[in-house]
Amino acid sequence: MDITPKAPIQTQVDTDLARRFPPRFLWGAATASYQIEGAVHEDGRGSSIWDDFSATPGKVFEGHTGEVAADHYHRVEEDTDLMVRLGLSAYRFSIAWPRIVPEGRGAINPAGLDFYDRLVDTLLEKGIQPFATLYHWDLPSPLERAGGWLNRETAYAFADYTEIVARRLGDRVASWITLNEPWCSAYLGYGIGVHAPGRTDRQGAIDAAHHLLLGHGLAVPRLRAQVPAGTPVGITLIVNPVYGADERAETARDVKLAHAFSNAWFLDPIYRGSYPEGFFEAMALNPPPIQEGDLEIISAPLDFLGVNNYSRTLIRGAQEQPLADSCQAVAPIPNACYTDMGWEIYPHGLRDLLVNVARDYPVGNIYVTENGAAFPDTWDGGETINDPRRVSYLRSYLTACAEALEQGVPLRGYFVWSLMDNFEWAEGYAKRFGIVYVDYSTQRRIIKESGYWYAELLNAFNNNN
Ligand SMILES: N#[N+]C[C@@H]1[C@@H](O)[C@H](O)[C@@H](O)[C@@H]2O[C@H]12
Repeated sequence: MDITPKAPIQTQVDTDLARRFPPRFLWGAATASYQIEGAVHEDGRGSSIWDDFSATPGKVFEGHTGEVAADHYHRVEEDTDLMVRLGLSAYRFSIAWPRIVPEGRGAINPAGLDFYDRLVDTLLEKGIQPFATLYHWDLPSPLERAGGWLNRETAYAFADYTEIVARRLGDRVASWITLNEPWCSAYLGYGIGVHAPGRTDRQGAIDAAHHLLLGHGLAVPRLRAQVPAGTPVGITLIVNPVYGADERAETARDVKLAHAFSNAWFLDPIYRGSYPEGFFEAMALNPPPIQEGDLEIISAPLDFLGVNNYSRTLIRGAQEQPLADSCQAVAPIPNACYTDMGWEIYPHGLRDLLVNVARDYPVGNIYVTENGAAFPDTWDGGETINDPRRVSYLRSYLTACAEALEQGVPLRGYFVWSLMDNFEWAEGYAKRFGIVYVDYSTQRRIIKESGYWYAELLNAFNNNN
């Protein structure tokens, strides 16, 4: 496929932007197993909570499921060729636990390991560093039937699964991420039920979060025991910078609480070995069932923090509802721009959060492991899809990354979300985040203008280094 763009996309601003990133900065794209693979009944894969959730009427937009998704399971060669054409130096993917241990515990499925073996080898053959996420929300269904992340035992099952994967792939995976956005797994999945497994118990979210964190902490040493010394191990958190909309005292109070709810709830136990002071009381909930030694396990030293960021939270004081519900509900902001997800485009938020997290927590290195935007892309059968708003979004957020670097943030890489359009959880296929368009009726991939733009930026970066 000819990658040459049909019209000049880059500007001098972009050439200058590329120069602001240091040598050896990693440029990638990210995906997740349930969102792109499909083949949910093939080669011994077991069921996951997202198979169950998407099969439940009313849970996912128009009943969409990940049954086929972007059919990546059958298109590794084609999709890794696409990554080469885009000039990626790294690719972040997730491993489907139900492919590896279909029951969640016990018998291993060799065909599942074989698939990721082939994927990792293909990436390496094509000069792309594999970044593997061990858990991106597709919990094996049998574990959920036993309580899922409400059950402490699931944390131990996750550590066992981690060892199985690391033993097979550990010699070739460049970096490991234990969990993706445990905040979403806990709060969206167990607290308000808009994600799998669809439970609606805010105390359950607190308890599930603790067991997710425990699973992370138990997995770290199991991983390190199976991989070459020095292989970076980290976790990916959604980090949402919180701002006050006015100077009122109640606004300042709620900004603090919203930061605890959105960010410190996970950052503090991982990097400080304790939950934020007063957090559970502010949520009008009980602490989780913490056992002796848990927080030492959870705060196992890491080599990097993966930051996912898309927008910000703006707090207007005196939240009437319990904190957790109102933090997401902020009135529209005059003159703001929004993505198709209804999220405000606020690139300064990424700069600010990178500076603040690097200042406030001993994170070592940082990667932006997800950043991107959904827009209502349409394809007219032509050679590309014009998505100038996504180009503008990426340019502005990458400028924010450059500003953070210039303030000394140890940012080592950036992964655009996403490589290709995919199953956007409860929104199904209605939301397109890819820099590559997927025509789901044919599974044809069409590079969008933003894909060409990203490729040219990476090319300019490579020409400078
Ligand atoms: N929504 N949205 C887009 C994106 C989602 O598709 C990813 O799976 C998550 O890690 C994170 O929420 C961000």
